[in-house]
Amino acid sequence: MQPEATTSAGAERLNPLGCLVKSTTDRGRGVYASRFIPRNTIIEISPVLLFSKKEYEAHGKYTLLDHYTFIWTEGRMALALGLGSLFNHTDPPNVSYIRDANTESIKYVAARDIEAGEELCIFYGQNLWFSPAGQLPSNNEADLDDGWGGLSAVEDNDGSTSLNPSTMNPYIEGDPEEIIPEEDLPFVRFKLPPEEEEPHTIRTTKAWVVDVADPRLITTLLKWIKQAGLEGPELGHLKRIRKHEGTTTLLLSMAPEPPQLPKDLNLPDPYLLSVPSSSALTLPSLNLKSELWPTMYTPRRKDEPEPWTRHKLRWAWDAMKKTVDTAINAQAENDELPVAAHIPTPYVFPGATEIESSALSFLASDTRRSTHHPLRHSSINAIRYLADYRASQDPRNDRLEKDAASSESSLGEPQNGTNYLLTDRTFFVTHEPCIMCSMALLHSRVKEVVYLYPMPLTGGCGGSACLPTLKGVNHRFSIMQWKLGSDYAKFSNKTIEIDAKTDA
Ligand SMILES: C[S@@+](CC[C@H](N)C(=O)[O-])C[C@H]1O[C@@H](n2cnc3c(N)ncnc32)[C@H](O)[C@@H]1O
Repeated sequence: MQPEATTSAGAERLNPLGCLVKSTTDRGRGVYASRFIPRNTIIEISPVLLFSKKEYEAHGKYTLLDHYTFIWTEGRMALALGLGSLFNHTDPPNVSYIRDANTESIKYVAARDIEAGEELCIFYGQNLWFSPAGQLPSNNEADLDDGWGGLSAVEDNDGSTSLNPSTMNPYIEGDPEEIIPEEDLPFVRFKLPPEEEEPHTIRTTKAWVVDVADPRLITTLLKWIKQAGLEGPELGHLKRIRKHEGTTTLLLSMAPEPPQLPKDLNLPDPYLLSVPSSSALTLPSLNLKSELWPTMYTPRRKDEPEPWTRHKLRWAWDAMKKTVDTAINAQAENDELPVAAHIPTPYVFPGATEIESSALSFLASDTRRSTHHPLRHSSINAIRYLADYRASQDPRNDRLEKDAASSESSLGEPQNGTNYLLTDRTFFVTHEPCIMCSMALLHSRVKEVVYLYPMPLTGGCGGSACLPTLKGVNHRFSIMQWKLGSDYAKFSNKTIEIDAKTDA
């Protein structure tokens, strides 16, 4: 039993996780949890100060720093800044640490669930230079230095060792650029049916056309169409001329009234005809639509499944883990439903240096209970956070206020497309989004949705309905379900399943 620790004055909540530094009677200062910390939570990322071997041998080892430095790479010694140097030793520890040579930092991660008030301790190794308080000193001759200055509890950034292999990112090890075969992916991709249109679903509209018996008049008529301003974009998905059973017909306009044709050409009266109201996305649709009127063919990019590298899976796993942890925390700390959504910073290839500065990540839990608001689902909350952030960054908001004050707006309407919130973004969510949330995702033009728990009774991504496959919707997104129960789905030892009838 360790003696009671006292909090240093002004040392409260020293990092974003609210860790405290307290003084103990037998081991100096230590780091303490001020609240429950679930396993695998990142507690602290400490940058390190590096000393060359020469510098350490000549000076460092004769100073107080010797209690704090540890072996880094290439014979250098490292001093962790931030809280990193204040974790005391224990065996077994409740905190593991991961050195990252690339960022010259060390990441401290909860090795198990940690209760509020517990001291956060790491494992220094077997060869201690002090008698550990509260534990018997090790007399075991076989307990040798591990050759790393006793850093055997460290996980290097290549993931070679880990205190907690079962819940660590399983994509850390191995060639980051290797493309993972479809059957080995940690999720199942939903195959959306091709966007073909059946005869009864083709939407049509009425357009004025005229039969032209003398094909030599066509050129004159095309010029006249231009001069008469009948080249509007509403007909851009259709061809102008149809040759059908020996008759040439010209498309004129969609105006309510028939156009006044040049009298000298002696043409018959125009008449209304049903024509497709949009271009054809697939070849079968093209054939069907062209039976009504020759239609433009605008195939979408072929829906080939995107290859996933190990590096990208590493990103996705971390993103899903963060989502799960948020759901667990929301329940543990605020008694919310354990549902969370996450819009991570978009994936970047290894070696890519620039991340779009506007592409921040957004994380939200369900807040229906605390706000007594039935629509505060986690997906809606996450989209709203992003939207609020966008709005706060948009200079037009300031200008609009000023313009409103001067009652003379110089601003036009926002360009079409500029308000899509999730273009090219991957959306992670613990539970399959309900129909309302799926529609919000669709309206936001999300690229793909990845969820962990299917909601067969309420889900809008394949559960009770599949929103992106509905007729008439103007955007499709990919859907992936993480393979529950697989080795790749061990994000936590806590379960976050919710009632199947609940909307997520
Ligand atoms: C990296 S520092 C940890 C922070 C230190 N307690 C302080 O107040 O600055 C390492 C030193 O803490 C003390 N220490 C760490 N763990 C200990 C333990 N289990 N028992 C006794 N002393 C410990 C030892 O003096 C050790 O040299």
